[in-house]
Amino acid sequence: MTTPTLIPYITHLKLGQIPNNTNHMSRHFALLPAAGVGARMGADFPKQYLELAGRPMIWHALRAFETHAAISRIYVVLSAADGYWEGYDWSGFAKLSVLRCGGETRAQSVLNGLEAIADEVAEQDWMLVHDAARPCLSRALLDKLLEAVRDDAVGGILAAPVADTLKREGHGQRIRETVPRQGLWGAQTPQMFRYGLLREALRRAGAEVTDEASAIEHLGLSPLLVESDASNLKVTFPHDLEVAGWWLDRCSK
Ligand SMILES: Nc1ccn([C@@H]2O[C@H](COP(=O)(O)OP(=O)(O)OP(=O)(O)O)[C@@H](O)[C@H]2O)c(=O)n1
Ligand SMILES: C[C@](O)(CO)[C@H](O)COP(=O)(O)O
Repeated sequence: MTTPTLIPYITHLKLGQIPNNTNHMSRHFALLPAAGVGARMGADFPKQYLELAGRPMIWHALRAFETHAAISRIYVVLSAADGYWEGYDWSGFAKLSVLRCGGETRAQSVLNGLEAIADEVAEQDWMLVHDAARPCLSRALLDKLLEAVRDDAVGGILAAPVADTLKREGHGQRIRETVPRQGLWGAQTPQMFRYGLLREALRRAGAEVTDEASAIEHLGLSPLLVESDASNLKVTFPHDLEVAGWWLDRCSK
């Protein structure tokens, strides 16, 4: 059911109007979907628990938000069947709340998490949704997103302009066509939207959208692209883990 106050809000946004009082003391919350199984990684257990620089991979993404003063709380969405989380010491994370409401898809996990915190977050508070599989999020990139989106009426995402020439596959893994890359960006996370708008967008979009911005776009809105870089990679395939380790080592120097 659409929150009545949201319909005029969305209409305003579509007209390019920024409703007033949207930035009064809005807090910032992180939500990390971490209920995946890591099938493409091919490990014996979910990739968010693979060791990276001496810690479970998810530790690094959580740390980026725990150490940032602008973030009020961190919600991590786990599978109800996750038997790994309890095996680690999370006592160093004062802001952390665990939500065992993961869904069949990433979008469902995020929406389940948003529904679960409805009594703790206000409609106009900012949600920063970040993949647990992006362990190298730097303070500089997080600051850049927070600053760029802070007064934005819609919200925005970290993303990187596509550098490679893109090919669409045809039959037998052969090239069917080249896809023009002008104006193409690779979406990353965090993706930063106001709680009420994001929850409504995901309720309407269904479980198959692959990022939060897609759901916002389905409302007819255009999130801001905030330029990121290759350091904010998503650990998806086995070789990505070594690359992530290199970035973490480089950034720790
Ligand atoms: N049902 C799901 C699927 C994914 N995720 C989370 O969404 C993030 C990005 O998803 P992805 O990289 O695809 O992780 P997996 O789904 O685990 O990987 P795969 O698709 O290879 O199984 C990850 O932190 C993952 O844990 C989630 O919370 N719930
Ligand atoms: C959200 C995301 O990281 C943006 O690129 C991506 O869509 C996640 O996709 P996945 O297949 O769930 O990893």
